[in-house]
Order: sequence, then structure tokens, then C-alpha cells
Amino acid sequence: MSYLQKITLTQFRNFERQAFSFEGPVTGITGLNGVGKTNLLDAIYYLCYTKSYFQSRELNNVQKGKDGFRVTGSFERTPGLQEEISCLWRDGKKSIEHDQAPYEKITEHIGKYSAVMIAPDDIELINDGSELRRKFMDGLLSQSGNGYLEHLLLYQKYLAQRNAYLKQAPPAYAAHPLLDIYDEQLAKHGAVLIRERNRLSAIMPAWVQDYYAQLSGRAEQVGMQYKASASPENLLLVLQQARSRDLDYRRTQYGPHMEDWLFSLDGQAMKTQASQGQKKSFLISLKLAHIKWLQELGKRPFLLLDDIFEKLDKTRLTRLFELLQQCELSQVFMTHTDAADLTQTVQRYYDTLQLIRL
Ligand SMILES: Nc1ncnc2c1ncn2[C@@H]1O[C@H](COP(=O)(O)OP(=O)(O)OP(=O)(O)O)[C@@H](O)[C@H]1O
Repeated sequence: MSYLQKITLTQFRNFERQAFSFEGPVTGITGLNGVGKTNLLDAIYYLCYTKSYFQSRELNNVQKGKDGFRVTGSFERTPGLQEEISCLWRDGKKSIEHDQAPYEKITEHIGKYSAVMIAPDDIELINDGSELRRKFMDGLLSQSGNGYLEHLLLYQKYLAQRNAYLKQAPPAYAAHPLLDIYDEQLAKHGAVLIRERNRLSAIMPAWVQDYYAQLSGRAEQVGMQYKASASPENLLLVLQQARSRDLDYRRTQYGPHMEDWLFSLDGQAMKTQASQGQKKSFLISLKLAHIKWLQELGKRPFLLLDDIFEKLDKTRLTRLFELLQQCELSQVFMTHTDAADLTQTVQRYYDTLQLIRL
């Protein structure tokens, strides 16, 4: 089990330089709106995945007017064994250090620590385009430690090269020996992605349905259907058959990078059919299933609960805490503006609570 003992934020968003020490299994982070509660939570997420949960542009993580930031965490992975992880971003370059020595590849760090963020406003996962859902799926599978992340990065590398070639390629009737090479590589790495995504989609929907029923107390059927672009064995053929169309459109139009995970409610698209409350319940169920997935991989994630007290009604909040009792977690961090309200709720479920007032 991992434990985060201390975090230091330097020029990270609104924190010039500040350190926080953690004690016990549950930490509540409280303070007025805008003091940086979510930023602190996101810094913990950053240490686990070397990226922000909320910001895709690194520059947005840098304190305004500064040229870089650093987030450092002191972890205890096994009792008595400390390690320091430091994430540094400066002038467009990122470096991740382990006990002050930089990793050669950031992928060496991924899978060591895991975190699950529950932010009920996270509705984009349902409402936005397929990219966010693909990223979510890739995030889950990258934690497996079975090479998924490496295959994903190679797939993305060859995809970028194939697309660059397509942008300036001669017409379809000409020979395209480079495309033969790219197609073979995309099919090789893409087949692994499809196989693994199939495996995930055979497991997750039942978990999500189960959590949804417990959380909402309702009988609706929620579904998650993975739309594969091809079978793993067929991907090369699909790429070859799409070639002349790709040359016309000047980009790769089929493959794992175009796939989606369709969320549904009673067989209809969740995005258009579900109410705000149903979407919230579904998202939390998805996150609980994420925790379960990590547990099955032998991991105990950090749980980061952002703003749930203000955004969830009392019934959902109570059920969520009840369900969390069954989860094996490393540490729980949660934010709230009202320290007394947080304490009152949390003390029903946990014996000790550390409060950090910002
Ligand atoms: N790059 C940045 N540089 C400086 N300040 C930043 C940067 N990015 C965000 N901030 C500041 O961080 C604050 C928001 O922090 P955060 O979202 O963590 O607040 P919060 O305490 O969670 O608020 P709430 O209770 O409203 O959710 C804002 O005041 C914002 O201006």
C-alpha cells in the first residue's frame, strides 16, 4: 500500500511555494472558493500520472508570470521505504525524477501510483466527443502493466507519421511503399489496443450497472458498448481497404484512434436521454468501477473527491460513502468549503480525519 506523506508545490497554479504533510487515511482540504483546494488535489493526481486531471495544457499549470513549476511528493510504498517523486515542467519540457534522478522514459513511472478523481461536474465524459472516452479507456488499460501504454505510444507515433505522409502524398494510383510500412506497424500495435479494449469492455459494464443500481436505487439499465474499428486480426485489411479514401481525405480515418465507448440508458444514448442526476450517478458508478479495476490489478489507488459535498444530494453522497467502505484505497483526499459539514459527514465512516485549512 502506498502512502503520500508530503507534497510540495512550487509555482504550481496559485501556489508560489507551499508544502503539505498528510496524516492518517483521510484528509479533508477546506477553505473558501478559489483558495486552491482543487489545485492541491490535482497536484496529487499529477504525481501519479505525470499530468493534470483538469488541464491538458501544461502552461496552465504554471503560476501566472513564471516559466515553470515543480510538484514533489514523498511516498512510502512499503513500510519504512520512502521514495521521492518530482515532476518538473519548464520551457516546454517535462522531466520526472525518482529520488532526484530523472527517469529515462516517463512510462517507467506510470503504473507505480494510481489515483481516481471523482468530480461530479465531469459531465464532459458523457457529453463530449469520443476522444475523452478513448482517453479514459486508455488510462484504465495503461495501468495494467502489460505493455498497453507502450503499444499505445507506438501506435500514436506511427499514426502521426502516416498522417504527415498522407498530407503530401502523391495520388492514389502511385506506389506508396511507406504506407505499407505504416499500415503494418499500425496493425501490429493497434491489434493489441483492440484486444485489450475488448477485454475491458467485457468486464466493466456489469460493474458499472451494479454500482449504478446501488447508488441510484433505480432499475434503469446503463450500458457501455465499445465500438471497435476492426477485429484485431482484421485491422491490417481495414487499413489497406481505406487507403485510397485516406489519400483523398489526407488523414487516417479508421483504427483504434477513431473508436468510441457508447454510454447508454435503457438502450438510448446517455448524452441525450439521461437527466443530470442520472448522468451524475452514472459517472460515479464509472469511477467506482475504475477503483475496482485497479484493485483487480492489485493496486490501491488514492481517491480524490472534488467538491462532492456541494454537488451531490444527501442520498447520493451517503450511498457513495457506503460503497467506498467496500473499496480498498491507499488514502482519501476530499475538498469542501465547509470544514464542519465535511467533518460531520466523514466521521460517520472514518475514525480519523485530518483537516487542512487553506
Ligand atoms: N496558472 C495559474 N496561476 C495562478 N493562479 C492560478 C492558476 N491557475 C489557477 N489559478 C487560481 O487558482 C484558483 C482556483 O483554485 P481552485 O480551483 O483549486 O480553487 P478551489 O479552492 O477548489 O475553489 P472552489 O471552492 O470554487 O472549487 C483561482 O483563484 C485561480 O485564479
